[in-house]
Amino acid sequence: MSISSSVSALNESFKQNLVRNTVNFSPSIWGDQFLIYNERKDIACEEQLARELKEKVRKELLVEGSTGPTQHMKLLELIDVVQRLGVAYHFEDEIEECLKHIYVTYGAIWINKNNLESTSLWFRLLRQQGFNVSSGIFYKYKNENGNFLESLRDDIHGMLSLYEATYMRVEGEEVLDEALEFTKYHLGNIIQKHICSNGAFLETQIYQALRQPLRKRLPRLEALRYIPIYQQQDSRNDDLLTLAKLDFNLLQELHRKELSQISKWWKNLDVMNKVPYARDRIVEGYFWILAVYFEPQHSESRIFLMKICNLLVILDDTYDNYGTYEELQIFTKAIQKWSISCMDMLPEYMKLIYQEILNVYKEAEDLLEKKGNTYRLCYTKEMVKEYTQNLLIEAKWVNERYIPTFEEYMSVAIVSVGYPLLIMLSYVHRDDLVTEDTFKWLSNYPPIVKASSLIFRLMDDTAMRKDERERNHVASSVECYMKEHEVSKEHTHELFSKLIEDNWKVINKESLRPTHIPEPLLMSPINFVRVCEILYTGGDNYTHAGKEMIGYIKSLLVTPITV
Ligand SMILES: CC(C)=CCC/C(C)=C/COP(=O)(O)OP(=O)(O)O
Repeated sequence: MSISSSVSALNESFKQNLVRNTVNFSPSIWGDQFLIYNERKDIACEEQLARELKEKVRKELLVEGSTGPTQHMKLLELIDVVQRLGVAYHFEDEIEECLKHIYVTYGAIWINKNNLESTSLWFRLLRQQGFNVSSGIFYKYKNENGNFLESLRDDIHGMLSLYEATYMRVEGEEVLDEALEFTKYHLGNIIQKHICSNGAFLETQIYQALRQPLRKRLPRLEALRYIPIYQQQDSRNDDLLTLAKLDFNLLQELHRKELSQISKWWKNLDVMNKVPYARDRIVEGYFWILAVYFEPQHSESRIFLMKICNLLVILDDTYDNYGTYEELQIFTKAIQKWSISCMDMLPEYMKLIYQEILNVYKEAEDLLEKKGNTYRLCYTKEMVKEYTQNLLIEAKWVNERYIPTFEEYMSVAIVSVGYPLLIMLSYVHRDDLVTEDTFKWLSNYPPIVKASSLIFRLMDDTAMRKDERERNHVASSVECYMKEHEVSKEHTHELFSKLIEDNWKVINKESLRPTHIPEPLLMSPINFVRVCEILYTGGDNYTHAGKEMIGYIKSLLVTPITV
């Protein structure tokens, strides 16, 4: 049958209301509250004060004049606080200078190695920055039998600092694997038995760290968590604290403005009337993108990414849910051709999606043309093509009721999960450090991209939604693994948790210098993984935001911090 005759047959069956695999997603819980943004009038004074405070803090982060281990230790502590308070992005050059200086001065061995807290902090901060300091230093804390010293149990701050440091480990660093087990066990004991001399305050810190280590936390949420903690510390730097609060509120204003812009675009598309089967999750989606980068200079990138990602969600719901296999074949073909002339091939309801993908790309092309960067769109178009081809393979499996092996499923599912594409899209409008090599590198699915995608896929599948279980959905990684190996769900979940940790080790290794692309660019895949911890722990918080997720969104986008 020719394409045009198959299309008219499809349109006919569409009119006759063909029986489809449809799920009615609940409407957005946010209504229209982010549609209108009213700019605050008093913002200029706050911006001015923030600028002044920034300069004061900058002076404290200068490495010149800071000689000797004591002062270097103070610098490390300050960097830690600046990062936790969410303002490190203002001082990237100073932080790089300080850490490079400390790395060069002490090489692989930290001078203050008798102090577990400071050694662990040194290790974590340098590794985070990509400096490959050796974990061998931690053998010092073991006895002749190879066990961690019992005396460490009394050093709660040291154990907490070591616990956080272990999450920077790479494959083969057994001393850190063991240190993680040791600290997890003893810190867990401390909160269970309430044996903490500093009482509830430190217990809360331990509890939060055990729930989620710093390496996996989102910088914005960490700032929210840490600002009130820092406020209670006698040794706090008030300039830094005020800067953190002002900066948080100023960013919140910018983010609200962007969300309003995006909400208007979404409303104008009239998606909910034209493709009512799709999820209306603009606010949750914006939270997702904000996790990738929140800084003001990435505003254009956020808007572009938001538009594309929401179209990808419609695609996901079309391939996973609403579209018939025949319609999906036609749509996939149209995407491979990437031309407005394909509109006639498509069933009516798919036209909006196709047209808007072309529109968003055209809009991006106009912006990139001025900078000579349109090559970036060629790479991402190829990725969109691969993405839809892989979605189609899954649709075929559903159609044929085929359950692949775990390996076969994963080879398709780490593409269909969308992260290789989303990660690449996150660089399209960046002006800093991105070159054509970045795109060439990304198009080969490098290990850090594969690891991020695999973690997302496993977490997403483990949190499989009720609607996905009930309808005819592609077998998930959990189901494929259970069937192939004849094992229980619990066993599979346990194995996946280990696989997720192993892939974090890959991410850590790929972040050590020398890196394939400039080190700061790697924050994009890292943050894409971090946000999965929020979105896919204890359910699918993107589709059905739970209480905690709603709280995060309100704190980031609705309620300012009291300065
Ligand atoms: C920033 C945004 C909005 C990204 C959206 C990414 C995406 C396509 C998610 C689909 O989730 P899913 O859990 O339905 O995926 P799948 O159907 O593959 O399991």
